[in-house]
Amino acid sequence: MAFLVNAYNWWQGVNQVKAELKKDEKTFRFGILGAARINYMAFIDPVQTHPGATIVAIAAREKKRAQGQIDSYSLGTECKAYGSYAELLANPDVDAVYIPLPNGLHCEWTVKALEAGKHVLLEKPFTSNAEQARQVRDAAERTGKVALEAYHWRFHPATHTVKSIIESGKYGYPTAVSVSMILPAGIVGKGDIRLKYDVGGGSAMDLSYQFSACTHLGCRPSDLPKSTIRVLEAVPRINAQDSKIDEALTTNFVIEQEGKPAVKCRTQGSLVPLPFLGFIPRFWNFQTSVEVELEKAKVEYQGFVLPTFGHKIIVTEKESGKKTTEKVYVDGPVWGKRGQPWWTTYRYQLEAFVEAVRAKESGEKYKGPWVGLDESEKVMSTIDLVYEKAGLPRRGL
Ligand SMILES: NC(=O)C1=CN([C@@H]2O[C@H](COP(=O)(O)OP(=O)(O)OC[C@H]3O[C@@H](n4cnc5c(N)ncnc54)[C@H](OP(=O)(O)O)[C@@H]3O)[C@@H](O)[C@H]2O)C=CC1
Ligand SMILES: O=C1OC[C@@H](O)[C@H](O)[C@H]1O
Repeated sequence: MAFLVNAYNWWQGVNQVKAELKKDEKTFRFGILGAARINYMAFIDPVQTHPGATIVAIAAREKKRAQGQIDSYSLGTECKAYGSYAELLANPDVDAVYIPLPNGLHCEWTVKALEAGKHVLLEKPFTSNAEQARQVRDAAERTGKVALEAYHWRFHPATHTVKSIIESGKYGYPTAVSVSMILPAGIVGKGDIRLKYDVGGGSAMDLSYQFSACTHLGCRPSDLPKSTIRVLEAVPRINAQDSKIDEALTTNFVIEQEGKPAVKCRTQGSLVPLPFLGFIPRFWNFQTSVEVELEKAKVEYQGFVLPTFGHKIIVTEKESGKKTTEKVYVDGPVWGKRGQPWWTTYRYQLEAFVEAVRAKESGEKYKGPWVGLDESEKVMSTIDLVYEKAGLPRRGL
């Protein structure tokens, strides 16, 4: 029910703002590489309510697919369709690109885009493996352009609230993080990029939020690069069509940091649920939740991937048993005063990206929410270790 109310509010909010919005005189001009399914929700919709951003081009391997999205989403004649990603990158009127390509192509096209002088908002997971993540980080440093992994959950005020409860020190250090991300039946069908090794598929890859949640909530950003990840167990459920694909995976690993307790992490992810009673598809089964165990309290963050559509932050103090529940849709400890209750994680993410690019171009320091390149690299190296433990090949080989 909460989901339906929140979805209705989002739809209403977007349509009202779209009707009244006057774009800035000079906007950031974005191109999109790939006519991907996620484009509307993760990028086109947020741009429609952002005064400082416009979409000026979409490229697909076939021009008609790019034109199809331009028409379906009424992006207008000023938005150009291209039949190759390289042609779009050669357009000097494009300032930045959003890359929603299959994971196996993230590194190649991000490096090309950065070298063509574009800032990049890159879909998750960052790359196929940690070595590629380092290549992207080096390219961003070399070109002086912004590259950001689109971990949209990290830009929502509810996530900032959870992180600040953990980092307040009030409840001691985190000692364990347990994450669950289960997709319902019907989301990932046969032929989906998520079930193909050659383009960087797999449950650990697609549901990489799980590893992002463990590293982000279990470790301070300044401690993360020096921390050590030790994977104790990684148990895949192998896909029947591709023996290198984990269609579901559970892991058990430890984050070790100097001078702090080790953080025991458990993840449970599934792209394709097993049918109920062996034959009833589990259409109802959608779960994204994190539980952080601190020395003196337990913090649960239910609905952490898409908090706009319903979430709960529950803190239970261990000694007294006192329980508090909170929901945070706007503002929060990182943004200060910002947002609307219907802003999606993607809208908050775009807000941050445009602000960071503006700061970079004017030589100022950006102070808002961010996912650093070192962190993206750490998550990819965790995924590499998980695949090694599971007896599966690293992606991108
Ligand atoms: N942030 C979020 O909430 C979400 C993020 N994602 C991420 O976005 C990315 C895209 O996912 P999704 O939209 O579901 O994927 P789609 O399969 O819908 O889109 C992938 C795009 O890549 C292009 N492409 C280029 N080469 C290939 C190839 N060899 N095989 C298949 N496609 C190819 C496709 O063609 P063309 O150029 O012809 O258009 C297509 O537009 C992934 O990295 C995924 O992890 C996905 C869903 C949600
Ligand atoms: O948010 C998400 O949920 C479903 C996944 O398949 C998708 O890739 C992911 O980003």
